[in-house]
Amino acid sequence: MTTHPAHEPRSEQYNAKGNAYQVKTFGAGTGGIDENSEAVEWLRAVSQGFHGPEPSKESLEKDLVWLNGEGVRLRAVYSQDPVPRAALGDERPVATYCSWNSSLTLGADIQLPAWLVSEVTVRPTHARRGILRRMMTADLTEAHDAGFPIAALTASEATIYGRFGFGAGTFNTSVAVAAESGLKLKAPSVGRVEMADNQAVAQLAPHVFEEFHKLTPGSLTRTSKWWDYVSGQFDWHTGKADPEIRTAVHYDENERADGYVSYKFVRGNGFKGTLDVVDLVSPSAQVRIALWEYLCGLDLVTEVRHPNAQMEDPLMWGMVDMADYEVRKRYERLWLRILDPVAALSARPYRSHRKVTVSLVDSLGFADGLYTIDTTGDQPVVERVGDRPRTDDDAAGKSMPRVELPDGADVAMNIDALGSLYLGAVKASTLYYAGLIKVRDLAALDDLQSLMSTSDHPYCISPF
Ligand SMILES: CC(=O)SCCNC(=O)CCNC(=O)[C@H](O)C(C)(C)COP(=O)(O)OP(=O)(O)OC[C@H]1O[C@@H](n2cnc3c(N)ncnc32)[C@H](O)[C@@H]1OP(=O)(O)O
Repeated sequence: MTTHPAHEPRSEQYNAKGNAYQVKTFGAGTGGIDENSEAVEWLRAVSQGFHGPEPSKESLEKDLVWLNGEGVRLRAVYSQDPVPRAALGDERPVATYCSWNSSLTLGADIQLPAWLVSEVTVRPTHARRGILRRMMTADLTEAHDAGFPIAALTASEATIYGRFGFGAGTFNTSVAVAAESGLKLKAPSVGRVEMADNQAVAQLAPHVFEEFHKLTPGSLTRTSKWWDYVSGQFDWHTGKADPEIRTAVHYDENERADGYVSYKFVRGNGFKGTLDVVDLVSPSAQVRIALWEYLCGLDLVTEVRHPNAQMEDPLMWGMVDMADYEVRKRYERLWLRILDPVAALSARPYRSHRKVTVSLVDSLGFADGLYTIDTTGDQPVVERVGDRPRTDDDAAGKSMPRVELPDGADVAMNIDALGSLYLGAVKASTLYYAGLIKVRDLAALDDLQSLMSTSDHPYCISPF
């Protein structure tokens, strides 16, 4: 077995609330199941933590390939206390966590290195003993020390990650579009769509996605496991191929493939049913509309549902009857954690010329301090200009200390609020009205709002 060069296996012992634990950090090697027993037990624990099935052999083998390929850093916590008869053995971690390197798109052809966190589980019998806090603090410290300006995750519950400095940074919607009589559009659609061969789409999809990723603010890179999944070659939940998935490809006027969709038909009573979109990808909103037109035009389809649609969807505005576009749910897709405000804020595009001094409160310390963002010149200049005065909450070690506006600052906020403003998912005034931003006066709020506003809503289509 060859371990990924990104990993030096590490291990430490500690006690929490009278229980003995061992924390290990390691990677998946190039070998298969027999050579990767720790990673295999880690994968089993993850599936158990999210109430998934026992992973099949094939699923474990495939997971080991992507864990190794992406250089995923695995963390596992093991109980060191005696195991009672019939309980899970001590080789099965009681907690899991992992992270890997990606990039986040901030604007057309502007990418920022991003540290992705996933597969966080703590066995309920070991919960609320600070295991998550310990793993998260160690991992974010590693990310910060390695120079990553931002970390990101997709959360199971919106209440967990604010205390670690993550703010909801992009939103998606789950939508249903009536399809009984096709999709009537106000403007003619572009190009043409053909039903496709799933295996060919598995080859094509990474290239189409790459174009989407290059141009779309909020996009993160995808791991290699996506392409088998979206083309029906392998479903990680069932551990086998999914023959119900169908695919179609969009072509421009030069026969160049510039978009694809994969979908499943869900039969109702009789022959009719609904279509569920699995993946719908193109860098062009017009091509995405053309793919919707194809789906809604399929015979026997009463409704097309997409769980990963964009917040302000051009499709709805392009429809003759926008009431046929129903938003069933709106949810936070990406949670963003700024680790280095100077690097993160220097990299993003700005549309207005302002200068604002921001006080950032960060209980983990990475981003805490006073910063100036100055876009009045040719290039944005972001500098750390000083420390933030300590408060009683800081002294008490609160994970979400109260935000105060110190002398010399125009605005003040917790670091999670900056994560929400970063890609323009929310206006600064909305967070101010929610009591999450303190301002010197309304002119300072207006400056912050102009500074952070973006031309498009961010759109991430790659949950992880
Ligand atoms: C990125 C992802 O992978 S998202 C998936 C998260 N995982 C899951 O939802 C699986 C089921 N749940 C679990 O495995 C666990 O309950 C976890 C991971 C959510 C929490 O793990 P624990 O070890 O119990 O958390 P820990 O004891 O370290 O608590 C850390 C802090 O989070 C808080 N917290 C923990 N769980 C929750 C929760 N579900 N909702 C709100 N707050 C929570 C604690 O109160 C504590 O706050 P404090 O430090 O400010 O006092």
